[in-house]
Amino acid sequence: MATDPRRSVRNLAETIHSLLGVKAHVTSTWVKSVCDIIKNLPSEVSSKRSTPEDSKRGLLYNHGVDPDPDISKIRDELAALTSHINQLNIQRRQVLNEFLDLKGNIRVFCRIRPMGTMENFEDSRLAFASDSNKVILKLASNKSKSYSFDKVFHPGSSQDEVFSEVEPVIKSVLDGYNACIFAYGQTGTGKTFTMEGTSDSRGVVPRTIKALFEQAADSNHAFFISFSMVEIYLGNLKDLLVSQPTKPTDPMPPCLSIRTDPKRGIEIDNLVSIQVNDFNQALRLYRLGCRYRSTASTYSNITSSRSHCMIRLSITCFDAPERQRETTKIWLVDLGGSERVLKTKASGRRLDEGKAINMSLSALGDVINALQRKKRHVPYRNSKLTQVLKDSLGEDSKTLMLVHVSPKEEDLCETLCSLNFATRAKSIHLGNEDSTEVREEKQVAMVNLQQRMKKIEDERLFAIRDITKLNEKLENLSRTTLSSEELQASYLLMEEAQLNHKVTINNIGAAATAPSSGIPRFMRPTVSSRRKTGLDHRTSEGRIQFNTKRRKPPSHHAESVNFPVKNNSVCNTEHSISRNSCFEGLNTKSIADNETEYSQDTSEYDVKMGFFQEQEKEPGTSCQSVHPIEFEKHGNGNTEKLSSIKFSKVDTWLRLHKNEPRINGDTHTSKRVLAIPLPGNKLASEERSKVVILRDEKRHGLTKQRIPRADKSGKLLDMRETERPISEVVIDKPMKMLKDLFDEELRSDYINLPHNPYGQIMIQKEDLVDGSSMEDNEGWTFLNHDVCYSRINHYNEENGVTAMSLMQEEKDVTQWSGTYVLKNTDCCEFSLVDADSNVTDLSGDGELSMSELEYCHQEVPSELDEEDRESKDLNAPFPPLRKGRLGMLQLRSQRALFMDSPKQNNITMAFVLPQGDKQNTGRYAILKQKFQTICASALLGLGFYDLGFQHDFFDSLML
Ligand SMILES: Nc1ncnc2c1ncn2[C@@H]1O[C@H](COP(=O)(O)OP(=O)(O)OP(=O)(O)O)[C@@H](O)[C@H]1O
Repeated sequence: MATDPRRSVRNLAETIHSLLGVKAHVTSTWVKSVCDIIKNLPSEVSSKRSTPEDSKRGLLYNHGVDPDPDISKIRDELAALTSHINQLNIQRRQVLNEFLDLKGNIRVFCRIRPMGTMENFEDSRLAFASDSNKVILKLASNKSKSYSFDKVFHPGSSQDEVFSEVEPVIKSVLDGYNACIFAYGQTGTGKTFTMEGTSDSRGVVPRTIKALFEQAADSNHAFFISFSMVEIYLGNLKDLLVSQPTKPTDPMPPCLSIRTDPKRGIEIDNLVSIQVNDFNQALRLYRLGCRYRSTASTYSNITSSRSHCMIRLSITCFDAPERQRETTKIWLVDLGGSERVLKTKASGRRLDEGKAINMSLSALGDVINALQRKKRHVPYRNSKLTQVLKDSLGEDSKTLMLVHVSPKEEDLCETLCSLNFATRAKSIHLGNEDSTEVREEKQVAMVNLQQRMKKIEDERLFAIRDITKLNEKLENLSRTTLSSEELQASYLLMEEAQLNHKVTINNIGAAATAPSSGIPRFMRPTVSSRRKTGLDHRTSEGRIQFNTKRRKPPSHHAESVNFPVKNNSVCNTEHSISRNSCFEGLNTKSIADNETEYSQDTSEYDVKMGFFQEQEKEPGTSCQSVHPIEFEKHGNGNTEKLSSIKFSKVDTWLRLHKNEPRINGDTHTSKRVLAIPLPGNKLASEERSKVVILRDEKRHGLTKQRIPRADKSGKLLDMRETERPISEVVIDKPMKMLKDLFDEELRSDYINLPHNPYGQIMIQKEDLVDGSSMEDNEGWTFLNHDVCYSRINHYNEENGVTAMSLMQEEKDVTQWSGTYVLKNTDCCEFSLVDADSNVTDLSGDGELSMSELEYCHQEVPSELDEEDRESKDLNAPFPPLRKGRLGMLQLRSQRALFMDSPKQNNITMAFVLPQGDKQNTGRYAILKQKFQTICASALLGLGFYDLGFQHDFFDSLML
């Protein structure tokens, strides 16, 4: 702060202006700086005022007393006007809410779809809008039915017109009400068009987000907006901001469950909710979510939504005690289209989807019906849709239903159903049970409220005009009487008067009692900033005291949950549906009808990283400069920077997936295919033969870990004490593992270096016979990852070590077997036991140090990449292997073989151990396809079919 009083005052306006510019980022600093300025101001001014020059000019300033009575009077008037405007703002809000309440908690609009270019216009005589409130439905040549709604949009209505009706609800959300806007109607009638729109004409969702930001910016409160997107597909909640599995190895996203939070109302556990600082950020998330929506081509619509898509915007404001709630939300819902199965000719999955949509729409109808009849029990719990919308459909919220109808005659039945449904919903607020008198009274009351609103608006305009005039007057007076420094001070007062015209009466009251009430209103710290800076721990009436520790800076606030699952009670029938049950239905379906577009082939990692990078790259899109998107968990309110959260959350995510029930999916490029639930312990009783013992060694920590060893008969020889639990290692480098997992499909068979083993499966095999192995020219042996095993015995050790024995039949009916213990480790050591030998430790004592691994790495010929291998003559004999050296290979198809392992993600590596020249004459002689055929046959022979694998699993192996 300036120490020289003259300079301080001279620069005051400039300083404050610049401070205002950065207010959003450095609120506490801003408050402190402004307080300092103000603290110094009176003494500076008074010291200046007491100068002899001032006395000569007759300017007798005595602690805030204006030298000119006119100026003093004007200032008083300005203060009174400012206060008046604040009161008018409050009144306007109250009247608007009363009006909306009278209009109804649910307002219903009807939109008639225009005829498509390919459609026969002869059919378009069915529904038409007679005026802005009525739809006439032609039932027969001389019979018609009329329905009235709050507004009817004819086929030529623009997206602008539709949105103009939606906009008032946004104001209510900022005022502290929950809201829900949903598009309802028959399939193919334009719900998605209305909600999503096109690039040329944006729909309700992008417009609402934009308006929300604009109105929040106009307000003098700080709002924090977070974005979430879910869909209800086949009765299950899916987070659309989390990618869906596209590979068998991808972790399945958890089923989301719904709970009731006493403070926040209905909450979805573990829903990704991302704070957005501007419209562009939210739009990018919205687009991302749209990519993951379940859509499919149907008889009625080539891009039919097969789910209910729900966007949630949560708005939090800490410094507006007059708001009903600290956090409000608005749901924007594109409901799945109601459809008649006979007409849509749906079968298979399409049929299931249609049924699920119809069922939840029916549940929605029941809820609306119960609300209409004011029943004591409203059956919210009958569907996920109504559970989620529970606190946005009731009395204390604003709901808009946009019912969509087709203009076609052939859709008469569906149109009638839709219009009847909408009329039923509309009657909640119009109150069919009300007598005509009551309705008339309501109409009168609404007209009165509209008049009052107009009056308030007029008064506000007058007051603002008066303030402008007074300011001009003050300016003129000041010019004649005040020095330039004083002029600046008076300008500031004017600004204050203008700025304050939106301040609420509650704030005024609070400010009057505040210690800094002598300072201009806009310079005072907000409730939120006081809390953050620890200046204020008081609570407003009836409000919960804020814990400054719990609070994070406003610009970093996000109100919801990050993606990891807190508890895995996915089988809770009341609140959630288990993953098994989620996909049970799917598993029984033929793959032929599996055409639903679930997601693009983008991993969660890719999506999140891509998005954040995009965020960082894009300049100037955020009104609050660069704010990394952050996540917060509900409840504890912990806020962490994205950089740290991102990793820790993915860590948790992986860990949780390891613990979840095993569901595996198969993938066909961009389409998700059937998920295959696997029985848990079916393989656990498999015969244990020889065991390769793995040792775990943390890559960086180099903590040596003792591992179990086994004898020939497969009995564990040694269960030496481990230095740390094996499970610790499993999650040691999750991000890397995840990344490699996603990258895995992109890579094919190449040597993986020991220092980079995450997410790769490497197997040590004792005997590699022709056709099942390949060697590099350094004598390393690599197992072709797509090689097939005629038999796999797979079982798990209690301590998390996964053991597996592999057997393969060859041309000469030679059978070999080897047993491996696979462990989820960053870096493994192992020894091998085979049928004919004792335990063979790689480094003599069964342990392998990191240095050895590094050494091995150096020995691995780097030029042996995929291309090299492809260019090799596959039939050429490989040079002999060097004994005792390590090689690695990456498994891809084999991963599928381990799908029944509860630690399938744990199977990360093993090493290929060359076993002498005799056995090291292997070559890559058998074609891939042959191996795959053998593999599939072998699996069939093993009875994997009985374990829950279906045809599609085997089909995928054959691909
Ligand atoms: N008002 C409109 N103006 C122009 N085209 C429209 C309009 N309404 C719908 N359409 C077009 O009609 C087709 C079907 O619309 P849309 O996919 O939005 O239907 P829907 O009700 O969402 O269907 P579903 O329930 O099957 O998802 C789209 O091609 C869309 O562009």
